[in-house]
Amino acid sequence: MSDAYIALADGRVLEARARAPGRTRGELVFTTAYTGYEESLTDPSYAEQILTFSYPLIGNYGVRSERFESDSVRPNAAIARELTDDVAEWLAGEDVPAVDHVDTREIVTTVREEGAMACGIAAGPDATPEDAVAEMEACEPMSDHVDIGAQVSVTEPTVHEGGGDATVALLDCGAKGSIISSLTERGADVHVLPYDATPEDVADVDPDVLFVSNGPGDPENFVAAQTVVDEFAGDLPLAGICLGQQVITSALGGSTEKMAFGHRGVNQPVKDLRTDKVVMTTQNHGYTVDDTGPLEVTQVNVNDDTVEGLDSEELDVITRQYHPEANPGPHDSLGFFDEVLELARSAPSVAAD
Ligand SMILES: NC(=O)CC[C@H](N)C(=O)O
Repeated sequence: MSDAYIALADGRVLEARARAPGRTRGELVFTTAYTGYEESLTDPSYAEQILTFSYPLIGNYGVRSERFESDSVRPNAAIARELTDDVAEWLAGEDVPAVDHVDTREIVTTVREEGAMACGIAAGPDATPEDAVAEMEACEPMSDHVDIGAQVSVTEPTVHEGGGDATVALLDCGAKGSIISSLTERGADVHVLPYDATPEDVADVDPDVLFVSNGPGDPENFVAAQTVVDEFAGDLPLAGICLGQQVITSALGGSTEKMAFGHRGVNQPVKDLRTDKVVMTTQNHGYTVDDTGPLEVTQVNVNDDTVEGLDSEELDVITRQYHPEANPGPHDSLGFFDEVLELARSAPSVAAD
């Protein structure tokens, strides 16, 4: 007898083993990363999703809070072929349902063929298949989570000092901790502002660059962040990672669209169109830039040609769809933060202030 069930929107109900009990729902996605489960499970961009690990054994090097990207577990549930006791106890302690002993290859192939989909989980001694189906049926599309930023953002401005070489206003739409530390380690002071900060809040910081973070859900729902970008475009350098790239593009007149199943993993090849070099990157996104507006494409994904990097010399904009801060994943793109801070320190718009 199983004590956990996974209901998929295509009608299937999979049997599994409960590792952390509970009932929940979310958009079913998968990551192909083979390490970095602590970072992924604390990445705020996974809010309202159920994260399936395609790598079969998750938890084999323990759980250390030094590797967390935020202060709590962010996906609504986790699925793996085998979860160690360490991870199961961590997730149970955080009230995040987790299940294993399920054919994750079947889940990954289903999501690849049919796209990210609604999913319900029921795990624990009394769980029934009907419970999982009821959860799945109550699952809202990602774009209906219109205020998802409120789940993941700071509520008050906070400052991380890095030496004061540059001042960054970081719009926190669900920022990973290592984006902040990548900036402070390079000498910048980072003023983290709530996702719904106003242009006045940003002006109060008197920043050298406006940086829009990663974050969960549909970028078109981050209306306040788009307003702020629109207000400062041309006056202040703009930088963004992942959701940040999407928000900046939309605010400047471009657009985004939902992908079938997105990119989540640590070995996504990205080609820089100016140098012809390919680097391996960390990714976690389900939306992509469709129309780039006034921005120029500088980098593309080698697998599917989607936009990975944008810039505008005229507007002093530089963005990435992938995660240069890594955590988890390859460190090949950390130079992005040097480029951002160089732009912040040298932008004529700032020098003219
Ligand atoms: N990591 C992110 O910032 C993700 C951005 C956006 N929520 C997406 O899924 O595309």
